Amino acid sequence: MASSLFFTHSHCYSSSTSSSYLVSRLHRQLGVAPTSLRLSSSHVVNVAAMAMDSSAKVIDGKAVAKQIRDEITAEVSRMREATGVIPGLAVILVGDRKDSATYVRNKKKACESVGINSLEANLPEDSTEEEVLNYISGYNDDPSVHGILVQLPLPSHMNEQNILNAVRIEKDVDGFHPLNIGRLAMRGRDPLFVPCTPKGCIELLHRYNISIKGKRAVVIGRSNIVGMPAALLLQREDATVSIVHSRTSNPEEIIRQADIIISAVGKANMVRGSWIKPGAVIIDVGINPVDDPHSPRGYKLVGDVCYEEAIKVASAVTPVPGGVGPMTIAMLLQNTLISAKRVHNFE
Ligand SMILES: Nc1nc(=O)c2c([nH]1)NC[C@@H]1CN(c3ccc(C(=O)N[C@@H](CCC(=O)O)C(=O)O)cc3)C=[N+]21
Repeated sequence: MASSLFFTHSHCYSSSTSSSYLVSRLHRQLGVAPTSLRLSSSHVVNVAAMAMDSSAKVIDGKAVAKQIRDEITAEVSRMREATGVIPGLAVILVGDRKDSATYVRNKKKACESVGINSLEANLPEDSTEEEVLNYISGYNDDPSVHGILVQLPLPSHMNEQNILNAVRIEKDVDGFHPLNIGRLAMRGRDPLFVPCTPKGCIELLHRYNISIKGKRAVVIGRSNIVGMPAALLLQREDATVSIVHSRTSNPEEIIRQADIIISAVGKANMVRGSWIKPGAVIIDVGINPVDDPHSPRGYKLVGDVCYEEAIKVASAVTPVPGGVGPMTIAMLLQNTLISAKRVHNFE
C-alpha cells in the first residue's frame, strides 16, 4: 500500500530528481518553510480520496483550437469575398534560439491553415535595436499588415520595453502594449487586444461551460505576458482572484482554496495533487522540458502541474502538450482577424 502510494508520486518527479532535491528546489522557488512540504497525513488522505475519483475531464485544447481555426477560416474567406482584404500577420524573430524558431514556424503554418497572410523578418542575433525598430516601423506603415508580433525573448542587449512600445497599438495582436494592459485592468474600458495565452485560458473555460463568476481563482505566477493579464481577465469575468508567486508564504494553503487554478510559472510538476481542492479546474500554462530516455528527442514536455496526480483530484485539467499551447496560436489568429475587421469596418 505504502509503496503504491509512493509510486503515484514518483510519476511527477523527473527521472533524475530525487525527492529531497525537489523539496529543497520548491523551497527555494516558493519561499516556503520546508516543513510545509513534508508528506503529511492529510496528504495521504487526499491521495486516498483521489484514488476513488479519477473521473476528471481532460480539457482538449488541441481540439478546441482546431474548432476555432475552422471558425476563423470561414470568417477570413467571408471577409475576403466581401472586401477583397486578406488579414496579414508579421512576425519578427531576432536571433536563432531553437524554441523560438519552432514557435515562429508553427505560427506561420497556422496562418496558412486559415488563409491569413504571414510575413516574417528573421534578424541576426547581433542586430541593433535600431534595426528591429526599423522593421517595426515598416510594418506599422504597411496596410497589408494587421498584426505585428515580436517573438520573445529578445537578445539580452535589446531593450524589450522600447521595442514593444514601438508596435502600433492598432496592430498589437500580442496585447503587450502598456496601453492595452492598462485598459485591460480598468473597469468600463476595453483593450484593443487581449494577450493570446490568457485569452486562450479563458476561452477554454467558456467552451467547456465552466462558470467563472463568483468563483475563487488562483493564478500562480505574475509575468507580464501570462500571470498578470490572466488575473485581470479572471477578475473581469467576476472571479475572486489571488495571485501566488515566489514570495508568497504558504502558497499551498492559498492554492488549495481555488475553484480555478491557472498556473504559469515554468517549473515542471511543481503543483502537487495535495495542493488541489477536489473538483477544482486546472489550466496549466507551463511547457517544461524534462529528461525522458524513452523519447527519441531525449526529453518530453510537462506542465507546471503534476498531471497524474491532478487528474485524480480535479474535475477538469488541461494536458501538456495539447492544452493551452495550441490555444495561444488560435488566439493570435483570432486577434489578427479582429484587427483586420476593425480597420476595414467589417463586421
Ligand atoms: N511575442 C510572443 N508571443 C507569444 O505568444 C510567445 C512568445 N513571444 N514567445 C514564446 C511563447 C511561447 N508560446 C507558445 C505558443 C504555442 C505553443 C504550442 O502550440 N505548444 C504545443 C506544442 C508543444 C510542442 O510539442 O512543442 C502544445 O502545447 O501542445 C507553445 C508555446 C508563445 N509565446
